[in-house]
Amino acid sequence: MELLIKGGTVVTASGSFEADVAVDGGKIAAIGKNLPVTANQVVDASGRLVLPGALDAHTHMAMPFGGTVSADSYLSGTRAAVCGGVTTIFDYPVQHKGETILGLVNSKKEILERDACCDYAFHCCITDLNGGEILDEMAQAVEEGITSFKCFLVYKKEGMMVDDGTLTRLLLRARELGALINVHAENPDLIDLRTEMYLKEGKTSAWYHYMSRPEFVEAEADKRVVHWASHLETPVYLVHMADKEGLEACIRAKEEGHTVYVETCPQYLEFTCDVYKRPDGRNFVCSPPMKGKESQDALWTALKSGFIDTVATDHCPFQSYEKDWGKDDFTKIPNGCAGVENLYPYMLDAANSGKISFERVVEVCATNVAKIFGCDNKGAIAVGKDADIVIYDKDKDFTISVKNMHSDYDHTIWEGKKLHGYPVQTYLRGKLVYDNGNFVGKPGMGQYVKRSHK
Ligand SMILES: NC(=O)NCCC(=O)O
Ligand SMILES: [Zn+2]
Ligand SMILES: [Zn+2]
Repeated sequence: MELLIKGGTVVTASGSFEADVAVDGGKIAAIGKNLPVTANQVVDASGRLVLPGALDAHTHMAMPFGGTVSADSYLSGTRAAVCGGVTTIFDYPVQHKGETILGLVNSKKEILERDACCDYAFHCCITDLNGGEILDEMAQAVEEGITSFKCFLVYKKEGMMVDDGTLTRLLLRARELGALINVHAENPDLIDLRTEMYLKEGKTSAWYHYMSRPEFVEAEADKRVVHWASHLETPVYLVHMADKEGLEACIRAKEEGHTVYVETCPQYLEFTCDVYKRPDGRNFVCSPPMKGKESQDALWTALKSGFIDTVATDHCPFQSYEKDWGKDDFTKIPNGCAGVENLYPYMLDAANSGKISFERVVEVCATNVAKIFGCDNKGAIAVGKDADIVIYDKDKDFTISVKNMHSDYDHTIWEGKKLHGYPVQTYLRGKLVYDNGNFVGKPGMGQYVKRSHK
């Protein structure tokens, strides 16, 4: 065996138990108490948790957006990922009008083959059907393991928005192909109307980013998406759910038997819209914005009771000088915040304090993501799966600061957040890539995850 992790507590989505984990050829080869094996490397995990690496289902690395490019490259973003226990990221390449999906994805693959420090998959963002050609090309993309696609119902002026007709066509095509459509749901016309109104009134601070797209603006679009998907009997995945009313519509649809997957993000679980009143409120500007306490409480309740399927980050950081473009005009603030290195530690801290169980954290950050998106070798500590493993010390205290992150951004909304418990090691297919504060992997170690479809 190449690696033996001895005496830890293995956490799966369905339970925890003391066991050794043996790894060979990058895969989990055996799990059991006092395994009678010899290994090249033996790691003592007694007193520690042994968790599957997380899969961050929602990241935007080096994304051209908001008049600039998001601050993490594929190298720095994936380096940060493994340092926070994420062993697979999903990136969202955005199609430019007229571009083919596979051309776009292949150009990203080239960069990632050289730079990736963790494994990677793609949800391709479709902005234009190219007269129907993209609907045909989707079949080939699915064969190549890109089994999910994304629609933005907003970002009209950025050229990324699709209308309801396009969404419907994509849902129908996904149903034929056994693929999944991910949707960013907010109402673009309401946002435009309200933005114009506030700008006219001279209301330009970050608070009006929230006021131009409050709860009902997201809820309207959430409900529209749930309505279309349910009506067409097509599964759908709502990204970055932040509002109570939309969440309730998803829960009702689930209870009626529809396949509506819900993702939320740590920032919505931690912060409320009050952050936009702070002098540095612009740093928290993302879309959808943080909402009120009622929505936040509803998210936690749904997370505990199983109605939220995944927690992912929407990692899309920008530098301070770029956020500063919107000091006097919230419409000029590039939308997005950092998170990929904080996802697992934040959720595990919530488990450590008893807010949620460790098993549930594993489920929403790893197992469900792998199942929903067809990463058949990922997402669990189980024989035959990739040995993507995180060793977690429940007693290690950690305070998040831009200084101890492994990204390229210069500030973080998580600055000063105290966590009780922290990952101490991350293994990517059996290879140590993070060790007690240090990245010890190599760019190019990450591999493309070819996904299966329904
Ligand atoms: N979320 C955000 O503010 N920026 C990234 C793009 C998106 O996911 O909407
Ligand atoms: Zn979005
Ligand atoms: Zn996003």
